[in-house]
Order: sequence, then C-alpha cells, then structure tokens
Amino acid sequence: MKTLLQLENVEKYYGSKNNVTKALDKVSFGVDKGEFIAIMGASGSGKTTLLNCISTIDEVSAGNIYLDDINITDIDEKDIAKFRQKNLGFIFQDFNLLDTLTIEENIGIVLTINNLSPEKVQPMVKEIAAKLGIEDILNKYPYQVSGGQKQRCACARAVINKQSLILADEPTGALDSRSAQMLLEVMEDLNQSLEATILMVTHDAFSASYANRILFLKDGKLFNEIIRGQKSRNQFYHEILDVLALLGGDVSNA
Ligand SMILES: Nc1ncnc2c1ncn2[C@@H]1O[C@H](COP(=O)(O)OP(=O)(O)OP(=O)(O)O)[C@@H](O)[C@H]1O
Repeated sequence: MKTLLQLENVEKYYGSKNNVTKALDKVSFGVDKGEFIAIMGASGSGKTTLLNCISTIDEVSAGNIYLDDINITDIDEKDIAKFRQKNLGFIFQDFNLLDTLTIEENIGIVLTINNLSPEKVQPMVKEIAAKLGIEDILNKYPYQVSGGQKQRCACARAVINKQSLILADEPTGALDSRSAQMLLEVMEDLNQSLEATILMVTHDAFSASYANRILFLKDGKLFNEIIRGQKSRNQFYHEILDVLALLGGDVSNA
C-alpha cells in the first residue's frame, strides 16, 4: 500500500524560553492510503496539536510532514488555503455547517469556492448524497434536518472533492450513543467503499474500535500502536481498553 502521510521527527513547542511546553516530541509515523487511523491519549497528550500540525492550522517547531510526497511544512502561507481545500476533508464535533446555505450548498462549498460551475457541482453533490442517503434533504437548511443528517452532510462535504485525507477531531464527542454509532458506520463505509483515508482523534474506546490501527500518545510522544487485523470490533475494543489502562491518566473508557 502506498504511504499517503509521513511524519518525521515532528516537534511542537508552545510558549517562549522560560515557559516552554513540549506538546509533540519527535513524533514519527506513516499512514497508508486507505487506512482508518485513530489517535488516542490522555488530555494534554498532544492529540489536537498533532491534528493541527497535519492540517496546516499550526506550524511544526521541527521535523517534516509529507502528504503525497509534498512537504506540507514548506508550503507558502499564501498557498495553504488552496492546499487544504484540495487535499483535506474535515469532520468536526459540531459539524460546522453554514446556517444560511442549504444542505446541497454546504456539501458543494469546497467546489463552489474553487469556481466550479453549478452544472458540474450539482451531479457531484447528488452522487455523494445518494451514497450517504441524504438526497431527499438537499434543499433544506441545517436547522430543518436532524443531527444524524447533519453528520452525513459533514461527511459528504469532507469527501466530495476526493480529498486525500479526512481529519476528524472528536467527531462523536457531542453525540448520543446511537448517533455516534451511526456516524462511525458512515465513516467506516467511506473508508471501505470510497477508500477514504481517515485520521480521527478520539478519547473514546468505542469510536476508536472502528479504526484499523490506533496510535497512542503520551506526553507528546508515541507510546504504543495496535492494529485491528482480523480481530472482531469487540475484541479490538477490549484490546484498546487494556492499552488505556496501561497508559493511565484520564482517558475515558466510555
Ligand atoms: N496554544 C497553546 N499554547 C500553549 N500551550 C498549549 C497550546 N495548545 C496546547 N498547549 C499545550 O500542549 C499540550 C498538548 O495539548 P493538546 O491540546 O494537543 O492535547 P490533547 O491531547 O488534544 O488534549 P485534550 O484531549 O484535552 O483536547 C498540553 O500541555 C497543552 O496545555
């Protein structure tokens, strides 16, 4: 499998000389195209910092991050927004849909802001909406649809431009357990049927059990890695709980 994302000795420091926090400490790992990876670790272990560095929202202090062989730590400030739109899809906890746009417009926004004509955008939106079972609500506004439908809209938006990497930060954090399971099933489907590569930060062992591989961070360092392989999701879930027990800290076992 081709390596899509490669981190080499990534370091991130916050603060200045007398008050430095080392949020990431020589973190190195690779992600193959088509993998579904979860990042776990206690509060303050560096998960969000890692995601922010990969998503170019934050700059690394040292080290390199390659996406499809492009060193994203070298991208010029003026080209960053374009890079994100083209290559990265985001699924946030609160979905970040724009209230004044319809579901159809929300899904197609990345294409529209890149000046793709409505004639081209519409069939692309319809295709992904049909795949996610939300083709009936395309003319509605976010306030007119259910939480589950909003999730699907956010997922559709994250993959419509065939973005090479989907980044999800605690996507199930604000959901009840039924909605969380539905979202995870959609993400699993995007991973399996569209071969979307997903990197998801989560506190939650149940959510993480949907991934193929889990990286555990402790104090900004990679602590451990486990692979699902042929294990059932339930077996994997229990393996995750074992690692979390070893890790200690305040990682939730919800
Ligand atoms: N902007 C910042 N300025 C200073 N320190 C920061 C900043 N952002 C994060 N940190 C520190 O960096 C470390 C890693 O934080 P980070 O938010 O990445 O952890 P996390 O694993 O995502 O935590 P949580 O699960 O609570 O969201 C922590 O010690 C945190 O206090």
